[in-house]
Amino acid sequence: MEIYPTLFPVVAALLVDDTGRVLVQQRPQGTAMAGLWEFPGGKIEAGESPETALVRELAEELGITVLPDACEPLTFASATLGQKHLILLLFRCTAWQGEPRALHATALRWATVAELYSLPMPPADLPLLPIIAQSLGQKPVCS
Ligand SMILES: Nc1nc2c([nH]c(=O)n2[C@@H]2O[C@H](COP(=O)(O)OP(=O)(O)OP(=O)(O)O)[C@@H](O)[C@H]2O)c(=O)[nH]1
Repeated sequence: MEIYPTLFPVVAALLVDDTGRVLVQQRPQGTAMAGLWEFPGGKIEAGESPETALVRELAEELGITVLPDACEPLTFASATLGQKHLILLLFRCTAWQGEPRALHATALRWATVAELYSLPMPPADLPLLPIIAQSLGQKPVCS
């Protein structure tokens, strides 16, 4: 009998600034994948919609307020993560209130898509980069 992995739903935000750079944060020591750069977000808790989870995570992690209306689904990643199977829902957020602060992460960084390719990121994020580049009208980086 085939055993199917438990799905692990996570939301993340692509926050884009006026110059087309996107915000990434560095995972803190003591967490899985410490030191890697990721898009702000986190687990969808029981009883939450993806949009509700996104608003909560961005408030907790960055201290900013986004309205669900200012965030639209962009793409998703699907990848094995230990014993589970990660479903990472990436939303593009076009407006928010407040200046992002690293409330959970070790550091924040605004990066061009070309710079993202040179940052260590979780494996699940790598297939997202060409899609992000395309959505921002930037050229994907050939490896
Ligand atoms: N936020 C975020 N998580 C990602 C990305 N890519 C990726 O593989 N993940 C994985 O998705 C999972 C998110 O879970 P988490 O534990 O960080 O979420 P959380 O903020 O709810 O954590 P918490 O339990 O400390 O509250 C982690 O295993 C993380 O490595 C990404 O770009 N952004």
